[in-house]
Amino acid sequence: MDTLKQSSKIWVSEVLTNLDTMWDGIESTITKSGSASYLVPLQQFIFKFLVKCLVGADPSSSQEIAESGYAMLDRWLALQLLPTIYIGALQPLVEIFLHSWAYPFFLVSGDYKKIYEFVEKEGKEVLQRGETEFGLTRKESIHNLLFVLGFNAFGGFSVFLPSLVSTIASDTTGLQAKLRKEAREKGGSTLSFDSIKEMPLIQSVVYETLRLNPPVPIQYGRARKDFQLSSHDSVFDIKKGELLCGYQKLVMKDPKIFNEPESFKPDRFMNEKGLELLNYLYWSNGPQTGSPTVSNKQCAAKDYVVLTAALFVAYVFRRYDSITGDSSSITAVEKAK
Ligand code: HEM
Repeated sequence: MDTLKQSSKIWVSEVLTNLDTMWDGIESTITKSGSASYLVPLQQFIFKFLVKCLVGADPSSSQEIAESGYAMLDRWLALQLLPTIYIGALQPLVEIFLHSWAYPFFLVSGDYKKIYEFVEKEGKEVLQRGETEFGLTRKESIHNLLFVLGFNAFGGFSVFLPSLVSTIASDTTGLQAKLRKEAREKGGSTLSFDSIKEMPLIQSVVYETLRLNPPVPIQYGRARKDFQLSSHDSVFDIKKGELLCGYQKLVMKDPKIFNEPESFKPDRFMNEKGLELLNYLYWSNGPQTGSPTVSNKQCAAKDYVVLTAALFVAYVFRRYDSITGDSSSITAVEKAK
């Protein structure tokens, strides 16, 4: 939370500068090849702005990190996530051969070491804060920072932003015209976190995407004490030490709470009634109306994630009249007239 707070001064400008680079690249690829796969440019964008914000370092101070830092994190993430990722084919072989053990660290230790050394060399200020303000050793600071950077932040955005781009780029219902109108008429001439507060439809689209495609859908927790857990119509006795699992995809499609829960409704979270539904939006491992604290395990960046995604959408519709694409490519962009 301290690192996020420190980075708040540069967060928006880093997001916007790196969005310029990303969309310049996508445009020139479309001109050359007719379409552009956006997954790599998106990950490069995410990596660059996060390293600047969380580590306080410029990835381009190391050519190798600038070019391949994102791919190093991908490999490190894949190794940790493979045992948990749903693979729909070849059961029970997947359970026996892929999901039954943790994979050895040596497979990615070379990548991890390179990023570790980069943070050690370039992230002096944040590491110093870890030592003086929080009593961490230098090693502890680096490992913790790498986990937040690579797993929480880079991992989370790498899953979430493609689903947001895909939802918007493939829309054929006229949503883009409404987003464009809001992005241009509201929020002042320069985009900031405050601009987003004036863009309720863009915020609602971000919330609705998180509702239907929660990037981290499963949470586990062990009961710290005996308690009763209530649903709409039952009460369960939970004993201290029992392992509980929450599955967000089920929770956020509760038909008693959400009207037509399976449909994407861009304006679902607008106006008084819609904003009440934020009490039931759980993508961050807690309600959107709650706050992360040291005792509740809710995503520390709960508000940053929503604001950054909204900023992304507002940026796109200030730059373009429309974008066309699917879950991996942008096939056309129409520049703002
Ligand atoms: C789209 C992006 C993100 C998503 C979907 C996401 C989602 C989540 C979820 C579901 C949890 C709870 C995990 C669990 O306990 O099982 C969590 C925890 C956490 N997230 Fe995020 N997150 C995102 C971005 C970020 C960013 C940018 C940061 C920080 C820079 C961050 C920092 C954290 C931290 C530190 C925790 C652990 C909180 C604790 O255990 O007390 N997250 N996140």
